[in-house]
This record gives sequence, structure tokens and C-alpha cells, in this order.
Amino acid sequence: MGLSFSSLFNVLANWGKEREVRILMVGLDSAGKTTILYRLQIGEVVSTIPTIGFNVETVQYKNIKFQVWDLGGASSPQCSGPYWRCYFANTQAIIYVIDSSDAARLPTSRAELLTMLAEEELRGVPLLVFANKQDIRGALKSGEVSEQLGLDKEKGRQWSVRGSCATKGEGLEEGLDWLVNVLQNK
Ligand SMILES: Nc1nc2c(ncn2[C@@H]2O[C@H](COP(=O)(O)OP(=O)(O)OP(=O)(O)O)[C@@H](O)[C@H]2O)c(=O)[nH]1
Ligand SMILES: [Mg+2]
Repeated sequence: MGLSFSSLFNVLANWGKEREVRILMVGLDSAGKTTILYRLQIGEVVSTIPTIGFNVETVQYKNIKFQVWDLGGASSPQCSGPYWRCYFANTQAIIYVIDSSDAARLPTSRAELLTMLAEEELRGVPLLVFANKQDIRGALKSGEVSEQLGLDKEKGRQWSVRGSCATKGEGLEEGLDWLVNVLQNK
């Protein structure tokens, strides 16, 4: 396990006690989700395709389960209905990953995020946004991404937008540290 993440995940595991702590990671394709998952180095990444039909990557450490959903867009047809709902249930935290160098697709990414956040089952669930690919020249800064997402209207939810560079592992620990603190104090 990556040394820098180990204490963080042990804190989270203790907080969760016997319960499963499920953290959902989503975002448009190529945002950097899989890269982040591997960067955590907390275990083997397992790829599965549940009956619903989309790809899910999971890495588990103790009672903590990180899941990346390859949705083909949160507003796509397969994402409605009862199946989808039960996947959202029992989610303790959401990590949303954005390619900050792809300003053209930010409105699409924003729409997908807001669609997802409107789900009843995700009400009040803390949200960490990684404004990823900060190393790319011209990438939007986390503040700009935050402004464009316009999350101020998200009532009753703690959220934070953090800059990251998944390929170098930068910003990930700081973001997760924020998330773990929020969960602990909930
Ligand atoms: N420069 C740069 N490239 C990155 C960064 N994070 C990810 N990438 C690259 O972006 C590409 C896509 O990353 P993935 O982790 O596969 O993205 P994903 O969100 O899992 O994409 P899908 O599986 O298609 O949904 C890869 O070539 C990564 O190496 C980053 O912080 N900076
Ligand atoms: Mg991926």
C-alpha cells in the first residue's frame, strides 16, 4: 500500500467500523478515474461488468470499497430505473473527476454531475471534485472549475473542488484527507 495513503485509509476503516464504506468515483471518459484508482495503491483493482451492463472497477481495502463506474454518461438511459437506484444507495461519498484541460466538455461534465446529485439516494452525500490534469498547460485552475460547476446551490451537502495531477499523484492525498475529515465529522 502507498505509504502516504495508509494512515488515511486506516482512519476511514476505523470510522466505518464493521460497516462497508462505499466511495463512488465517476466522471466523463478520460478524466483520470482509473489512473487515480491505481495511484491509491490500496489493493488490486478488479474489473467487473454487472448485469446492468456497465463496467465497474473496484478496489477494496478492509471495509472500504472504491468503485469507478463507467456509465457512458450519468444521464444515459440505463442510469434510470430501480437497478440504478439500488447502486446509489449505501454510498458514503462521491468523487467526481474532471479533465481540467478539456474546457470544451466542462458543461457536459457539469450536467452529468448535477443529474447524478439530483438522485434522492445521494442527498447529503459529501462530494469531492478533482479538477484533474493540472499539469497540462492551459488547464483550468480548481477555482475556475469550481466557479463553472456552480455548486453553491448544493444545499445540505459538503463539497470541495481540488486540483490534482493523477499521473504524478499530486493533490490526491489532500483531497482524500478533506473527504475523510468530512465523513468523520458527519
Ligand atoms: N497529463 C495528465 N494526464 C492524465 C492525468 N490523469 C490521467 N491522465 C491521462 O489521461 C488518460 C485517461 O485517463 P484514465 O485514468 O484512463 O481516465 P478514465 O477516467 O478512467 O477514463 P475512462 O475509463 O475512459 O472513463 C490516460 O492517458 C492518463 O494517463 C493527469 O493528471 N495529467
Ligand atoms: Mg477508466
